Amino acid sequence: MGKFTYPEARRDESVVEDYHGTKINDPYRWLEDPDAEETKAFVDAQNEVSKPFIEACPVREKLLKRITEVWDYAKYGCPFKRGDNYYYFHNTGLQNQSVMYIQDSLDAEPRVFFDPNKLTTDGTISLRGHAFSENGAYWAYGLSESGSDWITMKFKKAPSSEDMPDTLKKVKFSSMAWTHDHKGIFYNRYPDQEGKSDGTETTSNLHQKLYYHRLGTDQDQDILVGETPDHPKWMMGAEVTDCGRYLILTPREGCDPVNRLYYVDLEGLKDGINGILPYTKVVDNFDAEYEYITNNGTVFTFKTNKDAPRYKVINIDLAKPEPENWQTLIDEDKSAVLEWVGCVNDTKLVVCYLHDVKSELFIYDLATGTRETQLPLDVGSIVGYSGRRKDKEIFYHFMSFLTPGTIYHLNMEKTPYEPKLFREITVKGFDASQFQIEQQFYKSKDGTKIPMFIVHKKDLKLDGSHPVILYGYGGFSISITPSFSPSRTVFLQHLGGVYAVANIRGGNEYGETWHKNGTLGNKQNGFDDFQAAAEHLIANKYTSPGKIAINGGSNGGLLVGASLNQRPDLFAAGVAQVGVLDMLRFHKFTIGHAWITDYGSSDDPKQFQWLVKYSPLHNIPKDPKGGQYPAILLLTGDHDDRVVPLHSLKFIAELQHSLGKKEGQTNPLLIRVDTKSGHGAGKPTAKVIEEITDLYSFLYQTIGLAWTD
Ligand SMILES: O=C([C@@H]1CCCN1C(=O)CCn1c(=O)c(-c2ccccc2)nc2ccccc21)N1CCCC1
Repeated sequence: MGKFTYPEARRDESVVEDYHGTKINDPYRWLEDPDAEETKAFVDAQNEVSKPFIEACPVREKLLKRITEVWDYAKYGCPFKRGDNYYYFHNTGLQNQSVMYIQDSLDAEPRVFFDPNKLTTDGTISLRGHAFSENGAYWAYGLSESGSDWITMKFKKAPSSEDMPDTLKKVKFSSMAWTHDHKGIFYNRYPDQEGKSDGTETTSNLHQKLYYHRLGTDQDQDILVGETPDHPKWMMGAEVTDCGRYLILTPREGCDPVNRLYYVDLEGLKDGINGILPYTKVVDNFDAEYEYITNNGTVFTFKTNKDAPRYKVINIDLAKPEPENWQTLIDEDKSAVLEWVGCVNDTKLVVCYLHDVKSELFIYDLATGTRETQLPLDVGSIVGYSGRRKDKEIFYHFMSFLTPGTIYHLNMEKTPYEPKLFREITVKGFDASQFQIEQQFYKSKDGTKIPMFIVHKKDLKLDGSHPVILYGYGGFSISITPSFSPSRTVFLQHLGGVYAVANIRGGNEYGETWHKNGTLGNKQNGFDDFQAAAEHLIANKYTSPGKIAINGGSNGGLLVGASLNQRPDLFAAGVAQVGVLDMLRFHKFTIGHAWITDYGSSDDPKQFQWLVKYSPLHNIPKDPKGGQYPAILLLTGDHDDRVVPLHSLKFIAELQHSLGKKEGQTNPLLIRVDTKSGHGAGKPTAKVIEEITDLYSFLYQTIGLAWTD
């Protein structure tokens, strides 16, 4: 393919940062100002190079049509009971946002309760967080614009769905916890800051506070009930217990699975909620995580990783809260990770484990902690659940690479437990029997056994000829479990592709040890795992170096950037979506400071040494092994205030400067910056389909894909 003429971007060689004695140039520092005319011009110029290349794909229209077709299937979420009604989310297929329905009973005629599609013509306002009051009479909900993390909280009456005037602004990363008198709600808010708060700003999010909003009042009358002025990074989760008596407070200072544990006896407040709450500290350190499940009086049940990296369930009696009195209810299982627990029907626990990256579902007895039943499940993931302590039934949503979705209904009153098939989600024209899933284990550089899922058409000839998309994440205790993607079926069916997911270290696949072994000074382990996955696929003749593309988003975008830098000989192409790419400065913007728990910070001399060694922006190979740098496409959005676009802008500028003019660099080095688009949550279907079409169009031209009908 022809060489590319990339936009000239000013290099300001005067910007030099001294990190503990090491001087690091930052010539594109000016790209950190999203409002500068120069930055806007840079973005436009970059889109003018990437858009024509992507649109030059000879089958782009075919891809768009086929991806739209396979996407167009009815999607449902688990029903959930609130008050006397059932609610569920549904998308007919191509609606930009799912619609919330209400039913008087499971087989009654559904009615629309809330349709976010009515709020815009382009679907860029999405629902982000919601909570019914205990009696189901009020509904609090968050609206996000253009994919920003900022939400506006609004209220409706239920079941009428009549709007209420209450409006809460400057809300972000917020709990929504109603008091059981239905009179108000605890939520989190940031102080007013100078400048914008619309998701295009990069201002650091600090000093989050906890407020109580009384229905029918203005936000400026809200009661400040919790703040941590001495700890600007702390964020205070709030939850009202099943019984309504206690408020559980869980301060966090980053993304690690650790929190402090405070509580307030709301019935002990002689003057009600009228100021900073008098909370009692049960755990006042960040040694472990404590997630509230339920309580009987002062005996509280928590999911925790305290002395249990694969998690366990404990009871803490607030009447004697010292650790020596804590009781283990469900001990750590050495062969599986305890992922979540729900109390249902007053006396039972629904417990979900992850066993070799596959979900397993059990019913336990709350009083004794004994396992009663395992619910039958295929190989795959539980992606949805509903059922509260006061419910007598549960719903759970199963999905796998080849199962678009199956929702089960279980009546907890009837034993032996018999889950009923409630809803089978189908994709017309998709025949799962044409494909096969394998889970393989391969050794990483240090000998660690790493799981990988490989999905492809049946009877694939292992002759090294197949294009591969290798996907990974590897951080923040996030496990990448089997899920159904309609667009992936297009890659498998029409582009003869093999899709692989490597469960690299940094996730939660094998608990907190697995997470820790992919973070901080061990972050390179995850990159090694990912590169070893590619080598495994080549050694086993699925593919060859010229046909492997890697893909990841967010922390997975870092994985792609670092892997292309480290092994340009191994990969033909990479697509990094909303990636963290400037590891020396990530903590300065929006919520980036919360990621120091996984990455460390360049403000610390030891941690700087870790970061400077793999930071994508700072490790672009001068003379890439294999002759040239792989084809790379960076994707980001102008309202991404989770991972601000400056990461991608600086990285592409440096790549084009360092390699773009070299004779042998014929692979494209591109970025596509979308508008009214954020980190990903709530992205309208139309934008999702466009983005995936562009991704495949890019790969079609860079790893030599061929279309077969
Ligand atoms: O986005 C991320 C990392 C990993 C996943 C979560 N994450 C975050 O940054 C999550 C941000 N975040 C939240 O979103 C919420 C929250 C609370 C209530 C309701 C909704 C949200 N609470 C938080 C509490 C402490 C720290 C971060 C928090 N990254 C982007 C790139 C690197 C890491």
